[in-house]
Amino acid sequence: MTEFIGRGQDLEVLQREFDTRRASLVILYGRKRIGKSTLIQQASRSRLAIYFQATLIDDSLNLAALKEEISRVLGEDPVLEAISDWLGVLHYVARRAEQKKGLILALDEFPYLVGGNSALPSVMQKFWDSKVAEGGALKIVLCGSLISQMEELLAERNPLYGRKTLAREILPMPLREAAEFVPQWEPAHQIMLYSILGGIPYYLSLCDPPQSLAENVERLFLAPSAPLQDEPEFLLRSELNEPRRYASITAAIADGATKASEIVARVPGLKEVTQLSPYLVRLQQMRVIMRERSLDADEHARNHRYSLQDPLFKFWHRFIRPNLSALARGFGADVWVRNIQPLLNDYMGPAFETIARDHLRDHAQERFGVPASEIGRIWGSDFEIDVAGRLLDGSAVYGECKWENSTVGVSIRKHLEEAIAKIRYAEEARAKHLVFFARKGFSNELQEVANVDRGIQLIGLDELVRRSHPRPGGNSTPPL
Ligand SMILES: Nc1ncnc2c1ncn2[C@@H]1O[C@H](COP(=O)(O)OP(=O)(O)OP(=O)(O)O)[C@@H](O)[C@H]1O
Repeated sequence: MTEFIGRGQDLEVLQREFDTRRASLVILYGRKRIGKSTLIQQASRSRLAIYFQATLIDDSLNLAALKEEISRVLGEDPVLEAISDWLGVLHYVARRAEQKKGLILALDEFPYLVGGNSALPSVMQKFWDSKVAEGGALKIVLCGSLISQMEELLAERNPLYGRKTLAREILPMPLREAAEFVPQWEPAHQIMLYSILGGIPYYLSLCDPPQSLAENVERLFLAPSAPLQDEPEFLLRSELNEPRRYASITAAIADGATKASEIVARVPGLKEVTQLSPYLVRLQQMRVIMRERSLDADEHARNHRYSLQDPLFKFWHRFIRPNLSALARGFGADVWVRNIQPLLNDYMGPAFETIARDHLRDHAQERFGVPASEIGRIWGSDFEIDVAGRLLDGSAVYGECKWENSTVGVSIRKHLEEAIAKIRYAEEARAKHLVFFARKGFSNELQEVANVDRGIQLIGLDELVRRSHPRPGGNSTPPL
């Protein structure tokens, strides 16, 4: 098993909750493979914990399996064996938690349990309101990947509304944590891997660091029966009721439809934008797609555009979907050489911009001494600013990113200043920071300019993936 990586903040929040003296009802959710179970297990290490993973079987079978797990952790007990309902089991666990002076009960895939027994949220409410757990020894964690159903649990109409003591969505890992799955790789390859798999720990854990990026891509996507060859379709099928409709919508967006009207025109069976809206909302909830507005535009302007957000979906639609027939016939190696490798730098351009924006969102404090209030981009009819935003002190940030094979010179600054002159955004800002991101670093001339001008920051790849401890074995990335 891979060693546990990252998740510092999530762990801290959970452990703080487990340390409180009151009873806890934690709702933890996040898309499939995001690492919820691993996180709960890590957070409850060195504590007494019952971790139960529900499945799609009948309610009575899930309850029986939970009782078995309780017996395994707490020891066999005829009292437990005689209990045949959820409320009884919850009361039993609460009593044992008091005796043991602390116990975590984690019910993973809670929506499966509710699917088999729709009364379960009311049972939990009844249990909670009976104040049996008030002593604070019992910590209940309800966990699930069906995000819509977990959010439903928190909704006002649901019996559990207002009872939770903590609700937390588990998000994809940031680049710096993801890079730790392939610690000996050079930063460019770590960033490329992140732009292909995203921050989903399960996908990252499938990587074999001694192998090259190409070998990993071939094994994960291109070989016959490769584990991620159908992953986006699998995800849609496992989370949603109309996977075909969702798949058509993501395909339309991947193929360049950015406005709702353009998407409707490409998806069979849809006629009106209003019909499309619920699907778009759900896909945004799952962070498969995102809706963006140029920061310069009026908030109510109708110039939003949709794009794929999830890196795996982006990579799959760009390189796997068009080649599925060749892959099925065993031509994975040829697909890599002819159809993927020559286009990877082109793919990385926008992916690198996303990484730059994420970096400023997460690390503005460390760079500028003040957090960011908004980071996005600005576009007009004849220009685009890759990175733009404001910091909490009212200053403005603008940036440009270059995933090119050569160092970046002073002309990049002129180019960015020309674009800034065309916009109205943050005209009143007191200060302006310019930030440049480059794969191959910066010319001496630009470095000298940045040494003198404190309003300019140059960021190389090493800084983006910088980790707290050095890479074991130094730079020993296998060739691409
Ligand atoms: N923090 C982590 N560090 C290292 N590996 C991790 C981490 N989190 C998850 N993984 C890897 O990802 C795999 C999937 O994680 P996990 O089963 O926890 O996800 P999940 O969100 O519960 O998934 P699902 O909803 O599909 O059941 C784990 O088996 C583990 O290999």
